[in-house]
Amino acid sequence: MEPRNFDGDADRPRSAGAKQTGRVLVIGPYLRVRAGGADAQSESYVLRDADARLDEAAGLARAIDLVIADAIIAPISQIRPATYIGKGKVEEITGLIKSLEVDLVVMDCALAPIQQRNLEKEWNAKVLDRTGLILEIFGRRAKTKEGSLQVELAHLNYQRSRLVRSWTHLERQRGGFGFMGGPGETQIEADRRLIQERISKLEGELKKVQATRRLHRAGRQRVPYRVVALVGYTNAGKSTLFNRLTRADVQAADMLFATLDPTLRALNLPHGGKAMLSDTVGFISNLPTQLVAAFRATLEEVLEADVILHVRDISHEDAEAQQSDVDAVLRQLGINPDDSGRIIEVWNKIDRFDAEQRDELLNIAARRPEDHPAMLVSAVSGEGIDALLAAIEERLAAKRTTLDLSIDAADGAGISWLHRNAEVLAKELHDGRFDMTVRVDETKRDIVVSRFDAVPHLSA
Ligand SMILES: Nc1nc2c(ncn2[C@@H]2O[C@H](COP(=O)(O)OP(=O)(O)OP(=O)(O)O)[C@@H](O)[C@H]2O)c(=O)[nH]1
Repeated sequence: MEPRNFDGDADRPRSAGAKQTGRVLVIGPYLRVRAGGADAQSESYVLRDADARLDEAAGLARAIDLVIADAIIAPISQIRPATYIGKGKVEEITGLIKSLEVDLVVMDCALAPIQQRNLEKEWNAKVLDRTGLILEIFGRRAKTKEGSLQVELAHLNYQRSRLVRSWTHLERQRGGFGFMGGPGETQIEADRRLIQERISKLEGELKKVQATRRLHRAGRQRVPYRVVALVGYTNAGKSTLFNRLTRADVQAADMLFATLDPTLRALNLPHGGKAMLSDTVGFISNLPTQLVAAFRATLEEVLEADVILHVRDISHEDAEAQQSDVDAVLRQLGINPDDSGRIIEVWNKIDRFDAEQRDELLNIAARRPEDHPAMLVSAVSGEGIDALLAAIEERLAAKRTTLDLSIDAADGAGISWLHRNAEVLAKELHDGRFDMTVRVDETKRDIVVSRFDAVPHLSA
């Protein structure tokens, strides 16, 4: 066991308003991995050293205002079926739990239900595994009705699978000892039925909420807004960039998962065009597949986005591993992370580098293929934001047509239609007529051509 003094969090005053829900001991029961080995979790985990993994787990615990009494790494060489970690470690931790007076233990791994129960019994404390912790975080961060419903549904599905698995386990054990039935059986069945009823009810409610959402989206599609979506590892700076780009006062907190549900705002492009910018849930490593599935609908804006900004905290020591985690989640959602026509990499937090390091970063960025640029920005200082907006505009323009037309200056209705439905790139008054250059979606091209006799724009 390697105790680590975890930045004195237990004694530090928490930020005003933060609710203290309990003292927690965070345990990283990490398998000793030989080079090239895998610890049965996600591959990228092998890239991370145990300290960084433990820090991340502690960060997740802090995200729901838990007071971290201590965080320790418990290296293991094999997973024990009964308690995940070995007997000696279980006992050592029992002592630690008593001396630290904690009532919750976070195990940064996926525990089988029986392991969770055995540990809770041994330690006389509640035990949360990684999925349980993530579900707690999602639950607290859900802002919309849809988000809350999805979290509750994911939670119930998680519980149901645990009941089913533990039930199978008990049955096998009983069979082995020659017992039939026994106490607990009816309770489990009753629990399962209750959970199933609640799941069906929630699914019904969710369908209704999603239908409303689809209506809203259909409404938005009638205006020529394209969607730009922000994705990125949790804490990469998405909300801060979202605010910077839209100048909206949306909550940005130094917390994981400050945003769960997509938030949409208008994004003003340099030449007067508009797009919708959507902020999404922060991705994290090892996001259980069942959760990705549960949040697919919440991530619909990302699926449909014309341009996806992949925001990266380039100052983070795990920046590379975080990138592969985000790419993996994108793939799970059916998005090709190498689609350079759609994805722009945004290297955020460059204000954290000195001049020399920035030059080095610029060099690395300059060596990237031309169609795969990286935009260097600081969402906090605003540096690089104009260039980023120009890159977004250019990427969106690639999917649009530019047309020239001439319109009577007295045709107020026609001019206002053009302003609503097209991006007006140039407008000059000549002899009572406006000569205009406009950019429109492919879907609007034919209307503009027939209504205004527009012709394809000939660039100089
Ligand atoms: N120095 C520096 N800090 C930044 C920058 N952008 C964001 N931050 C900080 O990084 C932390 C996380 O920022 P958020 O915008 O909440 O991150 P997020 O990606 O939305 O996080 P989730 O909601 O958890 O996914 C906050 O403390 C921000 O102030 C930046 O450009 N420079």
